[in-house]
Amino acid sequence: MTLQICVAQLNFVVGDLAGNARRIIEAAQQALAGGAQLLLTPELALCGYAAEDLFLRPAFIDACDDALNEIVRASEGLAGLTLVVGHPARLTDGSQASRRERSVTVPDLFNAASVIRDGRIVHTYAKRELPNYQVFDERRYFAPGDKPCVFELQDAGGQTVKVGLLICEDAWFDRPAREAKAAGAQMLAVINASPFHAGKGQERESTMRERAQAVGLPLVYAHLVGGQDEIVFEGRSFVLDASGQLAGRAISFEETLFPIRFESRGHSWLPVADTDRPHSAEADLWHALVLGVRDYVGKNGFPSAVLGLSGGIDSALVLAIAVDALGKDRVRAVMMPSPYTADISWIDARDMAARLGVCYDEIAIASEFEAFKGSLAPLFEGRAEDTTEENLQARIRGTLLMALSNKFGSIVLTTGNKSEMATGYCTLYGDMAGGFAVIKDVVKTQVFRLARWRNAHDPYGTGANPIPERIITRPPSAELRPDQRDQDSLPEYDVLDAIIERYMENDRSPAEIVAEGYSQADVDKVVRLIRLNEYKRRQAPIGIRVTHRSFGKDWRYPITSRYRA
Ligand SMILES: Nc1ncnc2c1ncn2[C@@H]1O[C@H](COP(=O)(O)OP(=O)(O)OC[C@H]2O[C@@H]([n+]3cccc(C(=O)O)c3)[C@H](O)[C@@H]2O)[C@@H](O)[C@H]1O
Ligand SMILES: Nc1ncnc2c1ncn2[C@@H]1O[C@H](COP(=O)(O)OP(=O)(O)OP(=O)(O)O)[C@@H](O)[C@H]1O
Ligand SMILES: NC(=O)CC[C@H](N)C(=O)O
Repeated sequence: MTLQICVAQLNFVVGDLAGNARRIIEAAQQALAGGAQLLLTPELALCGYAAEDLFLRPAFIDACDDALNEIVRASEGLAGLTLVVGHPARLTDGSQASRRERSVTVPDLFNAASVIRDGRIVHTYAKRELPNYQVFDERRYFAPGDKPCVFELQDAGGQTVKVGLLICEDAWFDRPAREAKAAGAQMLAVINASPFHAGKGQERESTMRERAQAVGLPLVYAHLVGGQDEIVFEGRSFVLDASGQLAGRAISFEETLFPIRFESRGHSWLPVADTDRPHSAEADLWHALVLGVRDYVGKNGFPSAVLGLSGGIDSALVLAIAVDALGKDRVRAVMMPSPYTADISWIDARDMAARLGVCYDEIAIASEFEAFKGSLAPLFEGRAEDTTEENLQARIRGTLLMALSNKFGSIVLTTGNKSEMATGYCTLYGDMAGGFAVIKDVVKTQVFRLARWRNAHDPYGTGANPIPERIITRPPSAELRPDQRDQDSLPEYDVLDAIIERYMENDRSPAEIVAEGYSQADVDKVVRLIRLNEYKRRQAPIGIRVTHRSFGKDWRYPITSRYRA
């Protein structure tokens, strides 16, 4: 006896209710044609994850209900197939009073999944464990469910199978799986929206292994793929057998309908599926950045992207990511030399643009720089040049890039890395001006590693070795004054990044970091810069989260604060 399950590892779009419903119906038709008895869609597939405060709008929930009804109607023509669809569901206790009359902080929704077949909803399960840490805010919108959900299916030979349904965070806790087993489940189906960060894939698989082992049941992990604002979902759905061993894994960072066959062994079920090998850490990171750019640009309707190409490593890396994400014909690079731009910066910028075949322009900014200084000269009389003039150059470039954005509809990709975002080594309304900050969660030492990795690999066939070697080997400089080096004002990048990782990502205290061997002076300087530059980060564009703590939704510090440690 065999049971066939199909995981719809698809890239849903937040708020595209009709489009998402259509994709679920198409996936169901394909799954049925392929012999499946069960189609699993990811968490909140119908409305997309994360719909955030759209969940507070009654009309949005009405529209979700309408889209769900479309799927229910379509299931009449899908005899033999059961669908599990993630969607928001209103509480059924009649407490649908207007939010204006009640406190808006009382959630009146469930994060739910409905089991649908033959034109009706057979069960609706409400997620029991609601994550409220890192990027998650589920308790703002949802009330927790309190019951397990076990539904029955017939396999190809008519044998009954009992499936315990869980939603993402449920499976990171013990109780929901145990109660599903106690209610008769013979396997667990977990539908998910679990954002990518470095190392998350392994963490997820090992947590699910513990879960499967704890209850002695096979577990299907059905996952989302795609970028949504700052978050990327990596796909990589999988299935474990009852001993927690991996029995199959879907491709990462791509859509797929992932088929899993379960063979009956008495009362238990043995999963069989193809297994895709996981990528290296650098490859994962690269794919996450590419998907993040592709989906942000694509889902927000930009025809193309533009960026300032300086001959330095950050803009070089962003250009390579953008070309992998969008193709060379949708990316434009602009070199904007100032009086401090070294010859090698021009040469390397031209070289890189030619290697990738992107549209490349040069706009000298010396005359604008002189004009600004001339206008300010009477007011600045008697004052020495300082960062004011450095920032003017960055702001002229920002203005030119935004003009190109306005004229051609291209989004400006900013190029600041996490080390710069941490320390404020960037200019407001200058190099921070733009729509999407591609590498804002990638520290500088990782920028170098990624550049080397990309030169050695060509994952999207856009050309090997796109970054001229000298861009990687020359000392980083903002080129905003003569002979400037980043290390004139910042500690060496390996020290800087280590302190950022400890203080910002892992909440270590300055004393603990010093105890690990970092100098008091370096730690004090970096911590002070991180604290002082909160105001800049609040004005920065969003960018792709690739660590377990980025300067985004999972970093909410006060700007006005007297706390110093
Ligand atoms: N708490 C607060 N709340 C709101 N606004 C606050 C503020 N504190 C200062 N400000 C404002 O911010 C201004 C200072 O910020 P901003 O104008 O950006 O300038 P600032 O941070 O003073 O200078 C930019 C620094 O970034 C370096 N840089 C620039 C460009 C590129 C790169 C690179 O290598 O990538 C490096 C540059 O060498 C310089 O050290 C102040 O004049 C004030 O108006
Ligand atoms: N000459 C230039 N032409 C075009 N864009 C520039 C130029 N100089 C700076 N920029 C833009 O401003 C960003 C900030 O770069 P800056 O040179 O100040 O230091 P950086 O952070 O080391 O970046 P990079 O490594 O790309 O040079 C660059 O990444 C680039 O997008
Ligand atoms: N959507 C969720 O419930 C996700 C929570 C979970 N721990 C994860 O990131 O995998």
